Amino acid sequence: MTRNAVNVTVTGAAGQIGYALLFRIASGHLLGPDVPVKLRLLEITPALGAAEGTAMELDDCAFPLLEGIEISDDPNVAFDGANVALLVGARPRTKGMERGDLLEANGGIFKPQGRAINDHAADDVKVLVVGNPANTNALIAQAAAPDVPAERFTAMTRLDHNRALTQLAKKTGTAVTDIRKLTIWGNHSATQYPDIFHAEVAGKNAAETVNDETWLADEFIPTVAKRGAAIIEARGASSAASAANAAIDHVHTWVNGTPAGDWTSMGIPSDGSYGVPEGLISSFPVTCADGTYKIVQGLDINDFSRARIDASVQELAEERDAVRGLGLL
Ligand SMILES: NC(=O)C1=CN([C@@H]2O[C@H](COP(=O)(O)OP(=O)(O)OC[C@H]3O[C@@H](n4cnc5c(N)ncnc54)[C@H](O)[C@@H]3O)[C@@H](O)[C@H]2O)C=CC1
Ligand SMILES: O=C([O-])CC(=O)C(=O)O
Repeated sequence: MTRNAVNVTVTGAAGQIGYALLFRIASGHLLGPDVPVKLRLLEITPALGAAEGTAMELDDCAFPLLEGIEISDDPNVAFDGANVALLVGARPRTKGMERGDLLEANGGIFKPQGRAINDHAADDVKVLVVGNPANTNALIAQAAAPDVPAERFTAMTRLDHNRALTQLAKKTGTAVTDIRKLTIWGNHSATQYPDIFHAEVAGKNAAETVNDETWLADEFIPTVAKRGAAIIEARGASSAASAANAAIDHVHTWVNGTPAGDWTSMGIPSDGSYGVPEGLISSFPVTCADGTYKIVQGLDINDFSRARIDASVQELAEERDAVRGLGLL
C-alpha cells in the first residue's frame, strides 16, 4: 500500500541541530521506514542560502522516502499543511542579555509561529519545541494557537531522559536496554529532576539497586541537569547530534507508542497531575499509544522527589509569569 507523505516542518533548518536532524527525518527514522515525508524548512532570510545548501545535500542522498523539500522564510508558508512541526530555531542568549530579554526575543519567534500553525497546519499537527527555553517557548506558541488542541504542543525533555538512562546504566553496570520507567520532571533547565525511584534496572527497583543517596543527589542529578553546559564547555558548541536524536525519539515514540512495561518523558501541558499547576508545560512520565500520550498516574512521590519537582515547577511558573507580563500569553 502506498502511503501519503507526511509533511514535516523544521524551523532553524540551517542550524546545527537542523543539520543533524534533517537527514534522519528523510531516511525514515522519525516516522518509520515505510512513511514518505515532505520537508518544509523555515529559516530567517539571511540563512536561506545555507538551508538551500542543506537541501542540495538532501537531494544528493536520493532518500527513497523523501518526496519533496520546500524552503521559506515565511512561517505561513512553512507550516502550511504541517503534520509534524519541529520548532528548533530560537534566539540564543548572547552576552549581556538578561533572561527577560531572551524570553522577549523568543516571544517574537514563537508567537508568530504559533499563529501560523493555528492558521495553516494540518488538523492532526503534532508540535515539538526544541529551541530554548523550550517549555516556555512551547507555552507561547500554544497560546497563539487557540484552535489547535493544547495537548499537541510539547517540549523536549527526551535528551535529558536519554542522558539519565546512560548515567544510570553506567552506575549499575547494565545496558540502557535494561532500564525502564525513568522520569524527567519539570523544566528543561538546570532545575529539572531526573527521578529513579520508580525506575527499574533489569527488573529491580533502580533506587534500591543503587542504594546511594549521595550519588543520587551529588552526582547523578547534577550530571544530567547540567549536561548541556558540560557539552558546551567540552565541545565549544551546544549539543546538536544528541539533541537531534532526542527529537527523533520524542516524535517517534509519540507517533508509534511506548513499549509495553515502559514509559518516557515529555514536556506536556499539565492537567494538574502530581500538583503541577494546570496549563504549565512541564515534563512528566508518559505512555504513548495511537498517536496520543497519557500521564502515568498513581506514582508515590517521596519527600526527596517532591522538593525537587516543586522547585522546577516553581521555575516554570516564574517563566510563565514573565512572558505573561510581556503580553506573550
Ligand atoms: N530541548 C533541548 O533538549 C535542547 C534544546 N536546544 C536548543 O535548540 C536551539 C537550536 O540549537 P542549534 O541548532 O544548536 O542552534 P543554531 O544557532 O545552530 O541554529 C538555530 C537556527 O535557527 C535559526 N532561526 C533563528 N530564528 C529563527 C526563526 N524566527 N525562524 C526560523 N529559524 C530561525 C537560525 O538562523 C539558525 O540557523 C537552541 O535554542 C538550543 O538552545 C539545544 C539542545 C537541546
Ligand atoms: O544548554 C543548552 O544550551 C543546550 C541544551 O539545552 C542541552 O544540551 O540540554
